Amino acid sequence: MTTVSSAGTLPGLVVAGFGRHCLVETPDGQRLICHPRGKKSQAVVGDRVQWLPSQDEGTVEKVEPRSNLFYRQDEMRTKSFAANLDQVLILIAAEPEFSESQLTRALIAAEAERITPIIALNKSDLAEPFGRAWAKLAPYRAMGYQVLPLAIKPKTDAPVANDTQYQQLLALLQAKKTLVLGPSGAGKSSLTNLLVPNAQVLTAEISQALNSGKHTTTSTTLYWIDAERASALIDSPGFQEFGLHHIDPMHLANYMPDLKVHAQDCKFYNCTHLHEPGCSVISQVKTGASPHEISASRYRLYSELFAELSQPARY
Ligand SMILES: Nc1nc2c(ncn2[C@@H]2O[C@H](COP(=O)(O)OP(=O)(O)OP(=O)(O)O)[C@@H](O)[C@H]2O)c(=O)[nH]1
Ligand SMILES: [Zn+2]
Repeated sequence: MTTVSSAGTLPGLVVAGFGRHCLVETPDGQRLICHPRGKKSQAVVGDRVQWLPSQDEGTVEKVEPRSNLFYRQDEMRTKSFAANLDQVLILIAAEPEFSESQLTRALIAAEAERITPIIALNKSDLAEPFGRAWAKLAPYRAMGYQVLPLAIKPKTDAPVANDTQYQQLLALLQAKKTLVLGPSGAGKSSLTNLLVPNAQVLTAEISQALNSGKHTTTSTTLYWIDAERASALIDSPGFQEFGLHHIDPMHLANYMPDLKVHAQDCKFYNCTHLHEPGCSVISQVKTGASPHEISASRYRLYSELFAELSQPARY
């Protein structure tokens, strides 16, 4: 039996994932379906891989080391969203009302992998609910997150101040790989269609290629938003039930910037910020005394998550 030398492999980028199989894009822009070689070479969207041609398809021989891997983990399984990301755009909207718990979970997952999160609040044309949602995000702006108002597909014909907002969004996405996450109805497909006019064609092409085989439907897709293939949008489902089981509860406060600034002043170095005397976090929960106070809802989310992550695994 001959051992295939790694010298014969070709470089590629994973641009779509479906089950254990993926779509690989070559440096000249060709796309082909690749299958994993054994269990070890499990590639996800954003991965740089080395592959070998086999008929009109390919085999992933090697996944290059990743700079990061954005994932969620619940009791049953781990689900990878994408690898080698520059940032995560969390798209929420004035309507339907967003869940602060989901938002916080996504932010913590990004912080844990050192990926910059950006929050975009869509539907700024809906003045009243937008005002409410914008106010609800005040603590997030105060803790340093960028919160971008957007009107991706405004209902009214009345002019909305979305032109500069849109330009701002484009500037943020420039030369970056951005994973877009958001609850259903926030405007994720509207955003993809706006930035990638041929997104539906691409999706149809992928489905067609898959239907000829016996693969499952695609879950995560990378779309280039510029001709140079430098800026990419990665669309992924799975914002609901954002499990954080991979995170040590003792590290949780580190991934919440509003708690983190105070955690270093606690009396005990291993303070859980739940009940200890001399806890700086507890003393800053909505005191009204400091611009850096911690909102009551954020602290509640912290204590709930701490309890959730402290539970022994049930298998
Ligand atoms: N008023 C208003 N409606 C918008 C805006 N952007 C998107 N919508 C509407 O919001 C609804 C949901 O938008 P989608 O793009 O389908 O949302 P999605 O996040 O992809 O939702 P799923 O397909 O359920 O995942 C649609 O009816 C859009 O027309 C906006 O800026 N303002
Ligand atoms: Zn403390």
